[in-house]
Parts: sequence; C-alpha cells; structure tokens
Amino acid sequence: MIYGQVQDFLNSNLFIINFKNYDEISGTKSARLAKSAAKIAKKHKLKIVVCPPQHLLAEVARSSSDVYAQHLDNSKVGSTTGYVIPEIVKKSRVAGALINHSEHRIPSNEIEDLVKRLRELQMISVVCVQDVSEAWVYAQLNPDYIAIEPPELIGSGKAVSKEKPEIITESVKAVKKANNSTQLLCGAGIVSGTDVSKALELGAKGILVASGIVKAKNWERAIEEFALAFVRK
Ligand SMILES: O=C(CO)COP(=O)(O)O
Repeated sequence: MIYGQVQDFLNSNLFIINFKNYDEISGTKSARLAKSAAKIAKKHKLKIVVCPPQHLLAEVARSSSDVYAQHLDNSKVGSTTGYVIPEIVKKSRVAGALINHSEHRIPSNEIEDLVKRLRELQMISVVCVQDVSEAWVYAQLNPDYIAIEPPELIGSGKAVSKEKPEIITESVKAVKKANNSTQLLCGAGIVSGTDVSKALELGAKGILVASGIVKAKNWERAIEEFALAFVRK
C-alpha cells in the first residue's frame, strides 16, 4: 500500500475475520470464505480482512488483498526454522498480523519488537489484549489497532458489546489517552449484526470475530448481516 492508501485504510471501519483452526475452514474452504468476504467488502465498500491459518496465508493472499496472519514470530530473517516472520509473509502479499492473540500470547518485549517491525514494513499491526490495563500499556506502542477481547467471552456466543459494554468504553478511553493514531477494535462472542452495531455505538472502530462467521451455516449471509451493521451505523 502506498501512503495515501494506508491513511484511507486507517480512517475506515475494519471488520476482521479470524479463521483460527476451525475444521470448517480447512483445505480449500479458507479460500472460499475469503472470496465471500471480498465479495461483500466490495459490495459495501467496507474493509474486511481475513486471517487464515499460517500454512494457507500465501494461497489466500493470491486472490484476496486483505489478508493478515493470526500470529507472527519475532525470529530473524535467515537461519531460523519453522517460524513465520513478517518480512517473509509480506513477500506473499500478507498485509498485517494479529499479535498476542489470547490463544497465542507472547512476552511484552516481543510484542514491542513486532509492532516496530510491522511499522517499518508498512504492515498493519493489531495487538490483542485481554483487559483495559493491557489496552493502555500496549496502546503506548502505537500499533495500528488494539483489539480488546475478554477471554471468557471468546467463542461463547455472548457478545462483549452486550455483556461487558464498559470494557469497550473504558478501552476506547485508554487508547485515546495514549494520544497517538492507535484505534480500538473489539471482539469475543460477536454473533449478530446487533452485536456489531452495539460495538460501534460504544466507540469501537471495528470488530475481530471468529466463530460467529466461520461456524455460520451460510457464510455470505452472516458476513452480509455484519457488514450491514457497519453501513447503517
Ligand atoms: O478470538 C476471537 C477473534 O480473534 C473471537 O472469537 P469468537 O468470535 O469466536 O468469540
């Protein structure tokens, strides 16, 4: 992305679908889900990013421009084995990454290094946090996004925006206090358009969702329902 495009990107809402390792997205199904996301994104002029499993990143990124890794390792370019690193995935057209997801936590010094590395590579960084105090700590690193996800609501079908609205409003404040360009996303338990609308009403710039889309019977219909919440906000 050139500079102007990066700015446009950061000014718009963001809808990230984390495929995790659900069986529903195994093999060629990841590319199919990414294609549905791209179709709805285009229809509504909305930023929808997909995070397929690591081994499918390059394949999905061949046909979709908005692909982030679910995790990256802070290992060096060169003689390192079995790690997935920013410089190399960038060359397969991966545009960003989740860092420190609740299901793949890493030490704070690695979070700091990865945010810097992604910035230098002009890739988008999304630092996942579990509570408001972590939102404040990591917002000060100025990642592109902080994604707040209370771990107990992940995969529960009970939306953070309805169960714990205060965690979103407090995180918005924490991120603002850092006084930089970082923006807040939220996730955990989001399964409907009204969950999305509520998250946006509370001040989130977008959402990070997994099972609500991946496990839906009809992917396109579910993505469309979420997308409409962004369009109608
Ligand atoms: O962990 C999450 C996204 O990264 C949230 O998962 P669910 O949408 O399944 O609750």
